[in-house]
Amino acid sequence: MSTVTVPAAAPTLVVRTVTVDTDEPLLHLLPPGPVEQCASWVRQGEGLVGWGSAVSCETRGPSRFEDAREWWSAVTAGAVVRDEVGTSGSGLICFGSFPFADDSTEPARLVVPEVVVGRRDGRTFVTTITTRPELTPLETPGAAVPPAPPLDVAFADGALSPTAYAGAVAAAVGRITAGEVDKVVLARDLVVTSAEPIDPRWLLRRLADEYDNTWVFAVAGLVGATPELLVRRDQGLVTSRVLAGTIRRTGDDEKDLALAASLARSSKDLEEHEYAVRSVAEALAPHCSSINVPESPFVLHLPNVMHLATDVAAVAANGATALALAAALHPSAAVGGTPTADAVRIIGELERMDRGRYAGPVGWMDAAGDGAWGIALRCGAIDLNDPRQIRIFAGCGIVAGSDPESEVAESVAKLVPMRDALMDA
Ligand SMILES: C=C(O[C@@H]1C=C(C(=O)O)C=C[C@H]1O)C(=O)O
Repeated sequence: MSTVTVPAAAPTLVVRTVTVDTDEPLLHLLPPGPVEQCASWVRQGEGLVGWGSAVSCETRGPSRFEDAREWWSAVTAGAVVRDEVGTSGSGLICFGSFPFADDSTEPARLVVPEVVVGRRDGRTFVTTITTRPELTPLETPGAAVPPAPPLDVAFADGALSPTAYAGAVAAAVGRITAGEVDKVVLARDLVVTSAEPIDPRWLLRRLADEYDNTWVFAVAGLVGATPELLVRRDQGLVTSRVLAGTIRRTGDDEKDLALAASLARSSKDLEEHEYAVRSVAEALAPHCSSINVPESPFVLHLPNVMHLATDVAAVAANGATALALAAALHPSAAVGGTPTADAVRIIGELERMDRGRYAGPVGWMDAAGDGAWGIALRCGAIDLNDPRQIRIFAGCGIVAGSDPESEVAESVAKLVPMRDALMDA
């Protein structure tokens, strides 16, 4: 069953975007405030941050993407927008984050902030969104009070201990060998507690400092730095960055280069990667023209791991919006498996947890159908009822040749960004 929580009569939004003159890093503009009202989609200093909540929506179940579309089209239809900037991310936008599974107990959360600050090609703009009929005076946002680090941080196993996770990987390999599926992505979680409420702004700054090759995101308490772009639509142009196939970094540059070369030749990783790329190309095909899939992947270097990566490009057809494309692509083989439905069923049996919004689409969209949706990886979900707690996640693609111990080590490496971000600098 699906439930949509929208104000009975959605108020008319009055939206204004103007250029502003500030060099302050976007993430430094975010003021302190409720966890659920801190929003970010930032990469290499550009992107969008937002705070406050002009309107929001929660929806559950298999129809969550369709519900979100309906809600967004009602919100945008009734808005009065004066956009003096006219670039990607200016005007009326909303941030959003969707649970991985149809049967998750967690809702998808969409929020239109009261203030959005964006930066594109070095140009900064601010959008104010109000439900009041008169325009409020604009102030250039200034550097906010800096966040404090989490205090007395303690880590505990979530649903599966490392040993139990290794057992789940072995069980998955068994089911692959038995011919049930080709690939299944298995994840595990850690429950982290702090003595004080966790400030998402602390995590965002730490992640952005360390992982500039990623999209640093926050939506309603889900905070992380994902290297994987499910789909971006920019004036109808579609791109997707597909990752699958991973190797841990050693910290020794020379060794890492040799490892990168071996990753690009590893048949296990190339096979795993191929499943993921194919699932993306096939899901885009009905909604796009001129799909371009490079013949072989490149190696994406991150501070903790390296991935095989492929950037798929296409042109949106039939007015397919970024949200519609994300809905069509989710769950890709990078976070589900192959074939999708069987892999998702096995995930439900072996992981013993609700992924919540981990591995679901996270990002933003505008009124014209453009937007960017990443896959929520290398992230954690701050408990909105008790913000002293955060669940952090990592998963690994399992294929016939996977070794349980190596997958445990890979999951540990994938937890590093959030683990480090939770510690004092
Ligand atoms: C599932 C995760 O990562 C995914 C799995 C990968 C793999 O198994 O090689 C690589 C990148 C992501 O597509 C995660 O980080 O939690």
